[in-house]
Amino acid sequence: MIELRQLTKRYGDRIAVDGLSVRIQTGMVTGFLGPNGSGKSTTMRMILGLDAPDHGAALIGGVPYADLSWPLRSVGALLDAGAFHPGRSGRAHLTALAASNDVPAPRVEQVLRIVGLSGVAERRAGSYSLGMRQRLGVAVALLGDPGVLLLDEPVNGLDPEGIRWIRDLLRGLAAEGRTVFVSSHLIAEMALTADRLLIIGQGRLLAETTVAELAAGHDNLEDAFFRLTSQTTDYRGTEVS
Ligand SMILES: Nc1ncnc2c1ncn2[C@@H]1O[C@H](COP(=O)(O)OP(=O)(O)OP(=O)(O)O)[C@@H](O)[C@H]1O
Repeated sequence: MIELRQLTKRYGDRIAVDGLSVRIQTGMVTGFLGPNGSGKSTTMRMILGLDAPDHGAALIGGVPYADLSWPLRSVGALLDAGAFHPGRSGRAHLTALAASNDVPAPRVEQVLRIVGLSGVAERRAGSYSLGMRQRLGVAVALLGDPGVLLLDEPVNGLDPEGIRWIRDLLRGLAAEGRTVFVSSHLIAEMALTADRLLIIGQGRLLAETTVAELAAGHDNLEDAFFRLTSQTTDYRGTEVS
């Protein structure tokens, strides 16, 4: 389980995450939704100890990320799919990470199979398509067989087959009893993937809900989402007549 306690982050006079308190439960996919700039990535970075909160805490299984003995074996994360050495093969990248995190070597072949990259594992990762890079990023997240998975916009840039693959994978991982926390600004995609939704705007929690609860009383899910977040969007175009 992930617990956020009054999590707060400022950049200068701008508040990116504003007193976020919530529990992200095991055994389900929790969708983290909000408009651009609403604080999703900053929240995920704080959970992973990559940014320090100004106030409050983010705990994984009761402890901050920095206190985990083998982080990769507790939490798997996909933040930036391009974060690997372009000259190394996919297999070499995973093998190096496995060795430095005390993960048994055979796990590399397992995760390559799970993400469907076994056939291209010897190719330079720099030559991978966006979808293949995303799959390699997921392989890294799964390498330590962690109980908690964090994915920031994992379907960005993927084709429909890739999107369906990620969706089925996340649902399967949650069904195995893991905590799956996935951010998106696409309500329609989250409606197909997430059991629960956390919706934020300007760093604040706007709703902790389910797809059915959110949609109730509205013509469609998109309208419900826009109504909830409309006061918190920073940039909005004007209509063209
Ligand atoms: N390193 C930084 N320095 C200054 N401001 C930042 C920094 N990182 C984020 N911000 C600001 O904090 C706010 C939240 O940004 P964040 O990237 O967390 O939002 P997001 O919901 O992930 O957005 P998106 O959907 O566009 O990725 C924004 O106003 C952003 O400009």
